[in-house]
Amino acid sequence: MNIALIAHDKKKKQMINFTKKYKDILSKHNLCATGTTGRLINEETNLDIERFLSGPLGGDQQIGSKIACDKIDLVIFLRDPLTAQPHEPDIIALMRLCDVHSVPIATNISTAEILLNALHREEVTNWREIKDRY
Ligand SMILES: O=C(CO)COP(=O)(O)O
Repeated sequence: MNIALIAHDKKKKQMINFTKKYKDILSKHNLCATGTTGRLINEETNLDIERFLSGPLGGDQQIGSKIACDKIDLVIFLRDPLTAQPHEPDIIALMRLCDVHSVPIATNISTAEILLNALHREEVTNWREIKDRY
């Protein structure tokens, strides 16, 4: 599975703790991330992770383009809803593309936990088939 990991600055500690906790599961998948998030995860967990540009410089759009090309299976995007982001349109565009393509996306830590546990139980693998039933 191709998994995208993104965290706003105030959620980066949460993302690092999350990736440490689920390192064994995550290490079985192809990971990508926006620039700073990816660097921090790699430094803290040693997980192999493809890094795009930092979010404000276009990283969300790069991941969005992979979503549009059907190359991402799951997105964990720990958003900070209390801080204005200069690239808010890019963030909304990424989430919109997840909805357009029915890509599972967690935007807070509780949903991220649920999705990772579902991934571990191999319940996420067939979401493309599931969406075609509706
Ligand atoms: O801004 C971001 C997502 O919108 C995240 O970017 P960084 O991982 O480069 O901090």
